[in-house]
Amino acid sequence: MALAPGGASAICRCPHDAGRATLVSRPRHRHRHHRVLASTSAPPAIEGRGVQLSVTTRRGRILPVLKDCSLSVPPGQLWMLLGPNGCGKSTLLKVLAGFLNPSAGTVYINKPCSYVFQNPDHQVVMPTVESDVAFGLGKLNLSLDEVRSRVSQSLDAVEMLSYSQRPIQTLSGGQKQRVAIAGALAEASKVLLLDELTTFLDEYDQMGVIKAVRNSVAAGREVSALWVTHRLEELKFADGAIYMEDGRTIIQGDVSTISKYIKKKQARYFGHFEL
Ligand SMILES: Nc1ncnc2c1ncn2[C@@H]1O[C@H](COP(=O)(O)OP(=O)(O)OP(=O)(O)O)[C@@H](O)[C@H]1O
Repeated sequence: MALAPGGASAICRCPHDAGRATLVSRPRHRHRHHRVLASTSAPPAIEGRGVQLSVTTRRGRILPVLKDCSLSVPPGQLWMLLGPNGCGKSTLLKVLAGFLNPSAGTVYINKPCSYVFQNPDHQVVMPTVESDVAFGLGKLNLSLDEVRSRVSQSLDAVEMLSYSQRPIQTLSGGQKQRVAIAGALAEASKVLLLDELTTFLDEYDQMGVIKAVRNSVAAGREVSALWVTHRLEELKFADGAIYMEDGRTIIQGDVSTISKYIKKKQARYFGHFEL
């Protein structure tokens, strides 16, 4: 097979230093309505405490985007991050990835960590499936056998092994997302930060990507994932969830608790429109 590992990753590697703890600044007090329901004895794979972030608009106004965000994702689990449009989900994911510096709060994340973008065309760079997955391995100084083994195991995990020789441009959006996830797995990523992966996908591709992420987080792989989504129906595939509103994490916990919480809110909201 023609594998050509390159010098950089096709998916985006989080820029934090290696190691699991990155102290950004002192934690601030928690929002009084925030409830952390998850409990586990293992140290979290992803953790944020009192995270705040403001941006300066083009008119020079300081706009608080993240006002108080705290979350904790246990290792080896898939968690979802939900909330209304513009509440700050993608911004929080970028802070966790280290792409944006918070103005206050602490962020901890297991390394290596990879960020997979919403648009599948923004993250596949090589001409064939297998060369794309191998691309990020160039910097790791691996033997060709090791590269082959990592590429085939990662493609197998996302059920794309039979597509190894396929030209990238012949893949669907969901298949490209799965190739990007395989790239992250090949690099032995411990954390996947996934930004609205299924927004542009039909139901068939959506299920393929969900399955690929679930397989990636399967027992023994030691991979954790945080997935930003709008789709409430995806919640049932998660191990836990976090709900945000207006720059704040409001509640986090098991899927049924969060699902009930969101549905209750929706019922109250739509109740206002009943004639
Ligand atoms: N650099 C910036 N300048 C001005 N406003 C910003 C900037 N970055 C984020 N915002 C604003 O902050 C808010 C949160 O944005 P973000 O994209 O994180 O929300 P989101 O919950 O992911 O939204 P969506 O669900 O629509 O994708 C939005 O109102 C957005 O317009």
